[in-house]
Amino acid sequence: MSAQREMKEKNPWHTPVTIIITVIGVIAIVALVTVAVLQNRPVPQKYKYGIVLDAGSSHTALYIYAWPAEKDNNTGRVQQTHSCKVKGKGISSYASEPLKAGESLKLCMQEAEQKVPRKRHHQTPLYLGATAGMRLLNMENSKASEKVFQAVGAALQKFPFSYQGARILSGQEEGAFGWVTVNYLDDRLKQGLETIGALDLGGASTQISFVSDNYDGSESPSNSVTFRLYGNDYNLYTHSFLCYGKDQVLRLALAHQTQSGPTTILDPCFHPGYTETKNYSVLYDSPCVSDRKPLEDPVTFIHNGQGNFQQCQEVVKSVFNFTTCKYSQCSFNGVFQPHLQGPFGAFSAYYFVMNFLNLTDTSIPLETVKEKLTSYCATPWKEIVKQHPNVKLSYLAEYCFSGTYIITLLTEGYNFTSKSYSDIKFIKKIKGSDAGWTLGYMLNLTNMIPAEAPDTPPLPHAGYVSIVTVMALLLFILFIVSLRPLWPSCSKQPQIV
Ligand SMILES: O=P(O)(O)OP(=O)(O)OP(=O)(O)OC[C@H]1O[C@@H](n2cnc3c(O)ncnc32)[C@H](O)[C@@H]1O
Ligand SMILES: [Ca+2]
Repeated sequence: MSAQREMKEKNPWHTPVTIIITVIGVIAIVALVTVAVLQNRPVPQKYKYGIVLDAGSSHTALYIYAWPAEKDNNTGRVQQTHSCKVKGKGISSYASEPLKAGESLKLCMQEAEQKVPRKRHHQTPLYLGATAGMRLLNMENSKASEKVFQAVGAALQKFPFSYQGARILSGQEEGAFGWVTVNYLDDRLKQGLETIGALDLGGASTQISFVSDNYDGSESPSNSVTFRLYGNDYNLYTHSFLCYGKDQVLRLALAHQTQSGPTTILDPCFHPGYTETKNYSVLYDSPCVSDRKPLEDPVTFIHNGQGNFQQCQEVVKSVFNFTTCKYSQCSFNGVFQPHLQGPFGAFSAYYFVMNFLNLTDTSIPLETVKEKLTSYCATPWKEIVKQHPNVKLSYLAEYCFSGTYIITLLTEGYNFTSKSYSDIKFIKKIKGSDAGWTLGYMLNLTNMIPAEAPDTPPLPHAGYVSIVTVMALLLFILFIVSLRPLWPSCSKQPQIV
């Protein structure tokens, strides 16, 4: 018994100092690990919001974007959280009843009120950008376009958001912001990667934007936009062709076929068996074609389909002018275009149409695409309607024309070849956000893309905490090892008698 007591007394681990040091060490480690865990626990994220209304020629759409509140400057962080399609036509179609243009936006705006948390309403910027439909109305009747904007502005200001104004985007802005959107969403800007060109096909205009290595912007300055984003310089080529959206090109094509004011036309771009009576005054009621109206036309004409892709391509080609080019190279209508450099993302009507026609796969050879269009266009109208009972008839009637226009615009207009056609991707969304000019527009107006690359800490926070914890553990082990001379096995064993 006495020997046991003696052993207990002599065991250095049982001295108060070592016990206190051990306890403090354990507490320190528990504290460190707790801090590390707590620091890295996911905290509920706070978001900021922005709303953009895309007032296109054919319709208006509302987009809500959100991004983490404390990280305005980080790329790839702004995402579309909601979209709403405004019922009815584009705001430019309300020229004779402007108040209705404002009213038309109400439902989507109410939806936005629900989707953006109430607390954030007042600090949420709200923008409206109008494109080719309003550009045309402004050319035709600037007073009417002003009235539409007044009505739209008054309607939007009734909502609790931070209204930042409504205006017409220039074609250059529309093209450039579409390019920013797709490259931002694809994380190409911050990393300084090769960029994607943007092809946007609307109802009234179409845009092409891309970076070409051997293009410095000097040949045609009006087609050049320079950006400095995240420390990288970009020299973007962009052009917007007003009147070359698919609705206006359809007018141009019909105008071409009704030059002599006939009462009936046999249109190769519509299916055999398609027949509709159309009004001359409605067809020519657009600045894109108004100057071509036949002098002595009847009131109506009968629009009959014939369903012939090749002839349709000839009609579509007639809307392009290839005769003059004062630059080293042009696309069409005497517009400069540098050498194409892919890849390209093609969105809006490019996607709607090619998706309907099952032609979004660009590894399908161009020749095969043309064969498919040939057989699609030749399909009788009755059969087409039977095969697609749920598709809007106005869309359905035009897919043959639109598909033909898309292929002709890309190959004859922009000079895509059988080879470079496969550089195009028909896209609707990138990582959940719609491809279009709206996101780029908002990023620009909220200064969310810095010119210079933001400084990043050498280590992420979690890495920092982990390293501190591991180092503390190592120090503690070292400390224990340094007490080795005091360990029981190292001290002299008491003899038990
Ligand atoms: O850019 P602008 O020229 O102002 O026009 P927009 O913004 O209104 O044009 P969209 O991209 O919304 O649509 C382009 C065209 O595609 C048509 N469209 C929209 N959805 C479609 C669908 O599902 N199928 C076929 N066409 C569609 C629409 O009517 C237009 O003619
Ligand atoms: Ca558009």
